[in-house]
Amino acid sequence: MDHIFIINPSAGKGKQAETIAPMAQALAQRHGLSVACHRTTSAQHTTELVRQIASLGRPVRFYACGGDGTLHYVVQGAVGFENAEVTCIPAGTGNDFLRNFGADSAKFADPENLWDGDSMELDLIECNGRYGLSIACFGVDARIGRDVHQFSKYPFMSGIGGYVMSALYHGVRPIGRQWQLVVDGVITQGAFAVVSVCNGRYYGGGFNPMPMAQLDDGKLNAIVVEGIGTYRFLRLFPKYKEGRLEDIADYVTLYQPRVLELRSQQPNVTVCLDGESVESTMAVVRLAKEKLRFFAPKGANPNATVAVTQDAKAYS
Ligand SMILES: Nc1ncnc2c1ncn2[C@@H]1O[C@H](COP(=O)(O)OP(=O)(O)OP(=O)(O)O)[C@@H](O)[C@H]1O
Repeated sequence: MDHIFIINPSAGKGKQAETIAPMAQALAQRHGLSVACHRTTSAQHTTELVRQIASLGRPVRFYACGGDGTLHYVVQGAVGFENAEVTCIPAGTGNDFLRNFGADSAKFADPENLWDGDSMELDLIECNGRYGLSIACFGVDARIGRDVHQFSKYPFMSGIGGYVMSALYHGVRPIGRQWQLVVDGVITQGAFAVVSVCNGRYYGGGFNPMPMAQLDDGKLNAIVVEGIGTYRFLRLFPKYKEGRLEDIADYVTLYQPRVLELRSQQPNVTVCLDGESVESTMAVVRLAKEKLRFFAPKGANPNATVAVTQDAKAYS
């Protein structure tokens, strides 16, 4: 088994990434493992390198060292290779994906807990030809996520501060967008504030809008918030963040879609997958046929924080 550490030197503020290579070398010496570290230069480089190594066919464990974006690009390269497994060592700003593991998320920081950890198969979102592990979102939340780095790049600004500034910036602008929403063939035309499709439960620095979403149940959970004004948005925002769906029921519709599509006349759909954004006129989201082979500290559960707050009647 090869152990390949993919290090994104630009994740977080770059400081944690510096500690990865010494940890990996120590791991190799302690256990006599085949270990290599690669500092990648771009997202594309990350995906291509992972794909190249996986295609050698040797059993390999990839350690995505960075934030959710780094994990996202490692996943793009590893999906489809039976010999490849993926994990994440947190060195990013939010590292929302690891929150799914609850208290065990802290164990991911030390590769000593990972190299012989448990394997598991996780569901994946497929969206416009990309794979997502956690959440695909398209509304004001996507625009907030897209612009976080504009605010958090300043040395005096924390990662969370960047999210708050971006939320305030977008909260005072028109929130609803005119789209056509198609859920399993049923068309709705209107203004939408948020359309989020969840496989996992966390994004945006701790937002947990669908606390019942499970990473390995073969289902996607979607939440659609109608176009609302600034005042209502600011009032609902904390409830949406905490997944208090009963408190925002008048403004949201829940689905468990096989296929969800958004269409627009203009390129005003921000397609944000695991925090990585592109602008488009449309989005097509479904559960991917492929699964992700993930590995985690022994005993860690990707559904550790699932809360069953809704019954099936909540879904359209
Ligand atoms: N070598 C690289 N590998 C992967 N991504 C890279 C690389 N270099 C630059 N990037 C870009 O770096 C950005 C930030 O990376 P990442 O998302 O991992 O860290 P973060 O934003 O600090 O953490 P989080 O997303 O968990 O808040 C990504 O959006 C990605 O496009």
